[in-house]
Amino acid sequence: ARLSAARYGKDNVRVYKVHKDEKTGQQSVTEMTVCCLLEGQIETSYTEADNSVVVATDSIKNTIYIKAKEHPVNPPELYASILGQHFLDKYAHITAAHIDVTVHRWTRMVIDGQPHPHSFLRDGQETRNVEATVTRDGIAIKSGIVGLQVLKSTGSAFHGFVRDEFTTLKETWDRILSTDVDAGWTWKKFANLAAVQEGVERFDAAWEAARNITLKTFAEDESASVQNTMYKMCEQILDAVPEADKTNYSLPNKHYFEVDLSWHKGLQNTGKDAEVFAPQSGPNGLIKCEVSRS
Ligand SMILES: O=c1[nH]c(=O)c2nn[nH]c2[nH]1
Repeated sequence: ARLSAARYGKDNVRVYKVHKDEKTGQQSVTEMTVCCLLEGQIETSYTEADNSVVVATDSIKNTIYIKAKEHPVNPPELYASILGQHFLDKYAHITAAHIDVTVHRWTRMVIDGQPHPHSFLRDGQETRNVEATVTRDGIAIKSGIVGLQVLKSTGSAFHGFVRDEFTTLKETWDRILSTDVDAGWTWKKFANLAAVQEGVERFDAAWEAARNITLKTFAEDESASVQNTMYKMCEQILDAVPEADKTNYSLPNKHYFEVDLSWHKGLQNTGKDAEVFAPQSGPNGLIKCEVSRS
């Protein structure tokens, strides 16, 4: 037997950082969960119980907090790159750092029409995600949005699909569409940390654009299918983010089934009379795509 792949580190490292603006008294907060896994000449720790090559996962966890203190945690793409680069700079035998950052929402409260200086709310389980792979050959970054739960009560159709001896699904020109958005965009590889820092405002702008494109297209598209609607989102994101090589979506189709109540005093609740539905926990459709520049 031989070790064909190995990486190790600390997962589920929860980090909170507050920024206090002395002038305005306004405070801002960031909360994220970090996973940091290292690759390199670490085989002997697996094959020969040689711990001399192991940067302890506890030390990795400590480093996550230290770098969050010493450096900005926003945008997460920058923090992930700084954190990953540290391990290559510090440990010659480490050849790659895989950093995943999941940023949770703390949206500033608006109280009596005024943004509150230090109070926030968790308006959804949606997260902003970053996957960075830092090597001596450059920094590969994929950004994303995960868990953005959306629903439209009409404006979605699905018909014209294969009908054969396996088909029971009725065609529809008016259905509920609900999904949990998992969207990603992959940046052209950055040569080094300086290249990430140069034009760093691109990352927030891309996240903003991707989120707005997703919501607007979801809302306004007379959807012929999940497939076609998500493709329209991808095209627009590539147009809006010139430094992105490709974009990808993974959308569950979370079904809401009609409930036939006609057995009860002839109550009409199907087709155009459908108002009460049974939301389904599963099974769900799952539609994926990756769209690249032509
Ligand atoms: O949008 C949809 N795409 C599909 O592929 C599918 N299959 N069943 N319902 C569906 N809805």
